[in-house]
Amino acid sequence: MRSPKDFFRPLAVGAPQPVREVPFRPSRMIHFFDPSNPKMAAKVPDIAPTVDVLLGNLEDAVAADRKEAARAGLVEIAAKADFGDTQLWTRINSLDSPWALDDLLTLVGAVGHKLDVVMVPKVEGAQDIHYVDRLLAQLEAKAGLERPILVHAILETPSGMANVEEIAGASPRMQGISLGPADLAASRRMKTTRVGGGHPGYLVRQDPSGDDAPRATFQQDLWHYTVARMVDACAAHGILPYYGPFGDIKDTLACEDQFRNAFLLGCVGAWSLHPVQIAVAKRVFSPEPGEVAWARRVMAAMGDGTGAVMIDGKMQDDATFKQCRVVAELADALAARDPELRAAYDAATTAVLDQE
Ligand SMILES: CC(=O)SCCNC(=O)CCNC(=O)[C@H](O)C(C)(C)COP(=O)(O)OP(=O)(O)OC[C@H]1O[C@@H](n2cnc3c(N)ncnc32)[C@H](O)[C@@H]1OP(=O)(O)O
Ligand SMILES: CC(=O)C(=O)O
Ligand SMILES: [Mg+2]
Repeated sequence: MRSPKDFFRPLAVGAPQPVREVPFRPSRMIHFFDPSNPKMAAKVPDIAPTVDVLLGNLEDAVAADRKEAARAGLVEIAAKADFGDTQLWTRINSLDSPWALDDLLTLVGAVGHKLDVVMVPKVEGAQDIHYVDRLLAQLEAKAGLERPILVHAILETPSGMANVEEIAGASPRMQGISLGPADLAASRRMKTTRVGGGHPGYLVRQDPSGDDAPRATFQQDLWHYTVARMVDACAAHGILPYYGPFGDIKDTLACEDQFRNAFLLGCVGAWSLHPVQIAVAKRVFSPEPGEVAWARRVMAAMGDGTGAVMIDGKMQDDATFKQCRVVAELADALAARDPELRAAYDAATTAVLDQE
């Protein structure tokens, strides 16, 4: 472990200064595409302005014989395009694969100045982040980059789960963590073949009432513990938690429910694997206008945020002021990027304040 005094020191001579705080940039949806797939690559210019993050995927879902084409495709796309406010991320291959080293060497050297975040799959512990951290510093120095590339870990191994806190705090580069429900299910030997989402067999049943009346069952959230633990680890280290993928592309309703559970628990975004999931993530991870108006109203009524007041029969105090600030600050950050959302938030706020 590095001494706290050295934590923010660059890990290579000439590498950029690490960030002191993870910049909060909207990342409601991390949109995955395979840069070796010509149809998907052709859609990138149209999709880019509609998403917060565009991610060129090099790992799973890219066939082994397309790995090099995907890497080269991403270099070409990143070099040509100007994505404006949309962030560009990549998911490299896992560190034990034959491709991960070349992924980093090629991408940072060729288009490191365009890359915001490198997503690292199958992270087992802080040692994986330390390895990527030092290598990135060397490559950034070599490429003359002026800002550091941040690192995002996927939580998809039992060791990763056991070490999630140390992973979250392993480097000032750590930007966030996503749940990887497919690999995590496989490596935990969970008996679900779904990519995220619930399962009808994971339920609780109503108590018997003494007669033969049917007993209602209630499906439970298979991912609750994992997501909650990930959120705590991220919040404790000032980095951002994300729900990962939802594989049932056609079931946008269940996708929305799963994303909303994650949003309510503290996640800031989720992955979109298909264009239909972009609007779902946008809707879920943008607070509702009524909620934003309420948060702003409470904050206005609370002044300096101390004391206790009653609003519409509900007690408000220092803690609820902070809850409202979370919602209001998120709304402001999203509104700065999204004029439609800004108009909806402002209209709802005006309507609420006019009623007073
Ligand atoms: C467990 C994990 O690791 S999850 C992360 C890894 N997985 C991924 O990244 C998967 C990414 N998504 C995909 O590969 C695809 O969306 C699939 C395989 C799920 C479905 O693909 P298709 O069967 O082609 O879906 P569909 O026919 O509905 O696609 C409609 C159009 O959208 C395009 N499209 C589909 N997904 C995407 C995408 N993610 N980005 C851009 N365009 C896309 C298709 O190429 C197709 O184009 P066309 O109209 O020119 O033919
Ligand atoms: C997200 C991912 O990689 C997984 O679920 O395995
Ligand atoms: Mg995976």
